[in-house]
Amino acid sequence: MIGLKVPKQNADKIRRMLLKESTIDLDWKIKRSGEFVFIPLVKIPTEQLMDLIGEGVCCNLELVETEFESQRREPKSFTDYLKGKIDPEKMDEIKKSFDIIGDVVILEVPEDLEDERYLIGEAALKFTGRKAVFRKKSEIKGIIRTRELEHLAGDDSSETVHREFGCRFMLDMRKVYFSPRLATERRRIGDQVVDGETILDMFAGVAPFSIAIAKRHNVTVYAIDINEDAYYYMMRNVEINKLKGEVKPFLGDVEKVLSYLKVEADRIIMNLPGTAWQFLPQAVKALKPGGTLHYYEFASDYDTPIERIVETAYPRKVEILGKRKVKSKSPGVWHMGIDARIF
Ligand SMILES: C[S@@+](CC[C@H](N)C(=O)[O-])C[C@H]1O[C@@H](n2cnc3c(N)ncnc32)[C@H](O)[C@@H]1O
Repeated sequence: MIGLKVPKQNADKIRRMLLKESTIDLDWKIKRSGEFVFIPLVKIPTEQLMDLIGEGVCCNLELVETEFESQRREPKSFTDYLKGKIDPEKMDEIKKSFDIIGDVVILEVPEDLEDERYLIGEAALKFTGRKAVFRKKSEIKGIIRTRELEHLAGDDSSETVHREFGCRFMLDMRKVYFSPRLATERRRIGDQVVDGETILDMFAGVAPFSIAIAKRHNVTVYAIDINEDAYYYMMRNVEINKLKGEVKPFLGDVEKVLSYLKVEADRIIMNLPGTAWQFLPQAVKALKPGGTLHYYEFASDYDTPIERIVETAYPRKVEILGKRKVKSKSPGVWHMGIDARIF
């Protein structure tokens, strides 16, 4: 590349003059060799500039073709990729947290950055090195708990394989519910399981709880979901994971499936936090005496979900084994998790 060869003693002064005229290529390092310094250039200095340097500093200048060492700085953060492309005042509004599900990135774009959404998508694609970037276009809604996604960058495919603690979950984020933020919760439930249990995963989705448990324990899990796509991926996930136990997928409304399945479970998982309470009578019925219920509800306190369990189980006795805020839903409202033993 083109550089300016200048005597060592004048190099600093010349560098400053070139810098002022935006003539130095800052991606490359200035190099020294003997009595000379070589300055990398983005363009040939104008005759006026050369004259100015020649008259004011020194006339011993030479344009040369030479190699320089790169000093290109890789962007360190997501917003670094957007510097110079987005109004600096808006930079703070960009949400820097996003979900990565396998090869798919899902992020939020604030309303007043609407016009910059594709730039943000491209930046997220480069920053994460994933294959596709989507933006949340709606809340999670409906019976099957999915959200609308808008494609921003990379491949327009939302099917992927997500890896979590040695498990692989194949899924399509447009067609099924899945949250990588529940990984710790799945681990926590798995820690409580012992070999030989019969488990009912009432709202199984693509079966991440079921698979995570059967991967580690010799158990039988009945996994039910009403969403046909979730059922399809549930079956694929049973195929692609090497399991110690067995996961049996069922398609349909949990109440209907349980009416013919007649499970007697040691443990039941109810991860449908908006409406799981409606299915508590079926869960209590299917749970063996002394069995454990993992119940989830959107709530702002622990009392509401605990009271529901106690009232539904009555006259059976309930022991609360654990309660926790699994993740935030909205200000003051949490995706609560309650572990209850029902005698
Ligand atoms: C919040 S998602 C949880 C999925 C999965 N357990 C997970 O953690 O990824 C709730 C799931 O319940 C399913 N669902 C909703 N109503 C149902 C019903 N009446 N019977 C069976 N499944 C149902 C939805 O299709 C959805 O996949």
